[in-house]
Amino acid sequence: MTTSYIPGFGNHIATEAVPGALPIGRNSPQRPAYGLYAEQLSGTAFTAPRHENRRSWLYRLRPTAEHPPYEPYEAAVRFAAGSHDAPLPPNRLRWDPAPMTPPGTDWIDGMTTMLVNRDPADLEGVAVNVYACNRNMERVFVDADGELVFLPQSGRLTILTELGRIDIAPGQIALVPRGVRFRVELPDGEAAGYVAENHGSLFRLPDLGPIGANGLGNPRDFETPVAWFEDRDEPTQVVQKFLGSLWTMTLDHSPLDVVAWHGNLAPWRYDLSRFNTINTVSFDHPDPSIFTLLTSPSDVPGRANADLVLFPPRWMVAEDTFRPPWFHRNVMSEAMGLITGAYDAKAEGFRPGGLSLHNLMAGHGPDLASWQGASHAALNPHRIEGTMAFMVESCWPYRPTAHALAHAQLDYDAVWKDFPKAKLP
Ligand SMILES: O=C(O)Cc1cc(O)ccc1O
Ligand SMILES: [Fe+2]
Repeated sequence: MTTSYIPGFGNHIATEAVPGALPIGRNSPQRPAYGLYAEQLSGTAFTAPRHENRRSWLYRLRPTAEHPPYEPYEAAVRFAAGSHDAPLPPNRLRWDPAPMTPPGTDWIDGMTTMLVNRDPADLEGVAVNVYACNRNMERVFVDADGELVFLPQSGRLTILTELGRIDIAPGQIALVPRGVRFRVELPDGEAAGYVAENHGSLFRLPDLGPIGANGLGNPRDFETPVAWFEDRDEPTQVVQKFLGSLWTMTLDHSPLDVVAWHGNLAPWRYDLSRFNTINTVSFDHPDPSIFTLLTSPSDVPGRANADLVLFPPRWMVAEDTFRPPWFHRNVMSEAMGLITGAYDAKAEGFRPGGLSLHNLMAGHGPDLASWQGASHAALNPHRIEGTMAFMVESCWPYRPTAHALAHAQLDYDAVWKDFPKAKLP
């Protein structure tokens, strides 16, 4: 089945899967068409400034309110696992790609939470998860703790949400808003990748400042699916993440039953190859904020709760410049993943599907081999090909989960060993 998408970021959209399902001129008529139930889903406070206000109106076969109590969900022990509370060493950490999970693992049970900052109840912070799964979900998931950004690394995903169906492959990403129920299917039979969970203010396109009105992620390249629903009166398990733990209950129908909706809170997908990468054409390596696709601002101006930053294929032309990322210590904390290829600051050890953490003030930058190579490379125009790394940069230091701490590479520090000492005249 192919899906139609509507282009644009944060636009007000009106879409109906059955003609006449969407009320005209009002949100909540006394009797919506066909006996549908009107329901508002808000992504911001009712009173948020108009340009930030996000909500949608859903017209569904049954009201979401009709459900039995939730009970603890005991499986998926690595998903939503709380962070490690003991004092956290200030070490740099890196992880190999997670191994494929046992047969019969769906996306929920295949999720592993690696890094978390802030309590989801603070409505701040971000978590970085990895997933490895090999079975279509037969149940649905809903995250009350934040919006989810899917970054597939291998295997396509079909994300069937209350508001429409999204198909993505590695190289594309998708966002499902907080509170939107969905099911993940695996057209290739198995899949692995990353999911960033944003507890804070909604991801938006960054201001472009002197770049001007165009560039980086352009709004029309974000695609929102049209209304789609299933009319299925069969027991359907719902798993919910709420305040950092998992809960479940079973409905007697599929909750993916939204026949029509309108509003500006909706899932979308984006093809990373559409990113209009901007960089120096003179000298020096710009701060990586130049590569920001999406930002979730914090309450401090200019300091992101979370930035989603891309490192796409691009030309390197800087003159008399050390071209890869420089050595640095950062007040922001940096989680990085690799979708494909190699990353220009790490010669080896950072593999597609792997993850790294350079927390608040951790000294990091090029490893020895990358530093040696780039310090002596001929500075011809050079195209970095076939790569896609990303960073989830946050003003809140990350705490790895106990699982993540137990599975980090053993000697990551060694990549910065044996740099020759500078020689003074
Ligand atoms: O540490 C990293 O590799 C991420 C990063 C990339 C870059 O180009 C500049 C700074 C930075 O933190
Ligand atoms: Fe960095």
